[in-house]
Amino acid sequence: MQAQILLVTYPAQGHINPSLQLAKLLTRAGAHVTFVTSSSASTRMSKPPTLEGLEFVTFSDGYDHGFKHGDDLQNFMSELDRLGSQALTELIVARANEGRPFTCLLYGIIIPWVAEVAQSFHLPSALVWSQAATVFDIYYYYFNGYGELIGNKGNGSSSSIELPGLPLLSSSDLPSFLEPSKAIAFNFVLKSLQKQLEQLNRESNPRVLVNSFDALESEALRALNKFKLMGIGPLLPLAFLDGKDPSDTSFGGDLFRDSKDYIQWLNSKPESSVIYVSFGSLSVLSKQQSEEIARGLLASGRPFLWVIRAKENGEEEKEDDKLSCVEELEQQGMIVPWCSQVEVLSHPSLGCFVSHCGWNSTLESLACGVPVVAFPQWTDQTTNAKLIEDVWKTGLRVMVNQEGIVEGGEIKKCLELVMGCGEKGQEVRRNAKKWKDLAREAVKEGGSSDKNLKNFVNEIIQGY
Ligand SMILES: O=c1ccn([C@@H]2O[C@H](COP(=O)(O)OP(=O)(O)O[C@H]3O[C@H](CO)[C@@H](O)[C@H](O)[C@H]3O)[C@@H](O)[C@H]2O)c(=O)[nH]1
Repeated sequence: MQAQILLVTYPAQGHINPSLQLAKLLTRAGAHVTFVTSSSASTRMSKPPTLEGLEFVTFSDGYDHGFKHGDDLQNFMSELDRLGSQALTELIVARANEGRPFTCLLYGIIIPWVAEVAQSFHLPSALVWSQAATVFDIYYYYFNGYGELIGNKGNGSSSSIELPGLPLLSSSDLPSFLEPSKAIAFNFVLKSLQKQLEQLNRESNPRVLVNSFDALESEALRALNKFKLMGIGPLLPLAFLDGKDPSDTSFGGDLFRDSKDYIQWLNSKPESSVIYVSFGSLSVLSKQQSEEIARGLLASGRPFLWVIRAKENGEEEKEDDKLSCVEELEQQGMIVPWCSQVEVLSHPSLGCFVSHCGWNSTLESLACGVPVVAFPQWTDQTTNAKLIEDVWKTGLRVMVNQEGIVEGGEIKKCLELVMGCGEKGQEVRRNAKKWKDLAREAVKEGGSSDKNLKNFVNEIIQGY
């Protein structure tokens, strides 16, 4: 019997990319996948993903022209909940009427309404956790007995916090939503995470598919007895992992178009010489911070490829937004509005990734063996930066000044340490190579992630 899987994803690139890759692997394992997300994501895609065995369905979330920086996130999420629940219910009923009922529902982070719909139809479901297992555990501990302890650290206490199965954490390593000052503004996000954990708690056999792999987070994946966390990652196009399928070169649903001039530019640079700078698909840096990055890059004297996303959804580009030293920057490096990041990270000219440490970027840097200058902004990125610097030792984290800005001199210093010939540079390059090999091991036939995913599909087919 063919498994009919319904996969529902929050409409942001950091969630859509790994979910599309998961959908691809599930179809390869013989399942049929209906991939559902909302219009605010699909309107920004250059084209909807096409793949045999995959059906791509969207519903209107009320933001059909796209969600833009500055829109009310809380209102967006409640509309997503209301309209999404309706659309999903109709889809499940329609499929049952057609004689092709869904056998399992997979859902991503911060969309707890999906599990509610699944429960109302008694459909087996599993959570697809598209962040680190370590971050899952921290949230679990926060809502289950360690809230006060973690909350106090979030207040800036200097002592370390010890949580079972996790490395020692300081206040700046915790997901930023747990900082009391942010916990108020992002209370609705925390509430929705809490709801998802409670839903899982109520299930007799709660399953969580994690975009990570056993060797990378062995203790964090096993830290909680209550849940079965299965490492099934890194979820990256296969051409960049084991070369087994050279045709699988993109996630398939890129939200932005890009011209490929930068690949030609990278081709002209010496091996391991280029700095790649990107802050993912959501973060918007202040003008002051961007100027400091520009100063640091120029002072490094090295070539760089810097992604500065263009304004979206009709927002105007102001004269004030322009960097003061564009000409100098363009002589030394290249600025692009978007690129195929996995292609860039696997290019031999790459020497270092200045990254906001979104989980996908973190995994992509590990899988491509590229050392990192960790420049976290918010949410889970602070925890990912800690793992990069202290646990996997593949990079260095920048220090912010008292105004919360990372100065150009600090950026130059970190770049020198990571790319230079000193002990630190050698250490991070050695470790980057080690994790690249282990990531490939995990996804190859018979590797830990490959086995975990195949076992999961078999369980669905047998009806768990
Ligand atoms: O020019 C670019 C820049 C990014 N990407 C891709 O976009 C994705 C970005 O994902 P991620 O690095 O996780 O960053 P965000 O888009 O910021 O992701 C959000 O979602 C992630 C998963 O929940 C969280 O870990 C992050 O903190 C959160 O900001 C990655 O697959 C990149 O390869 C490109 O292809 N081209």
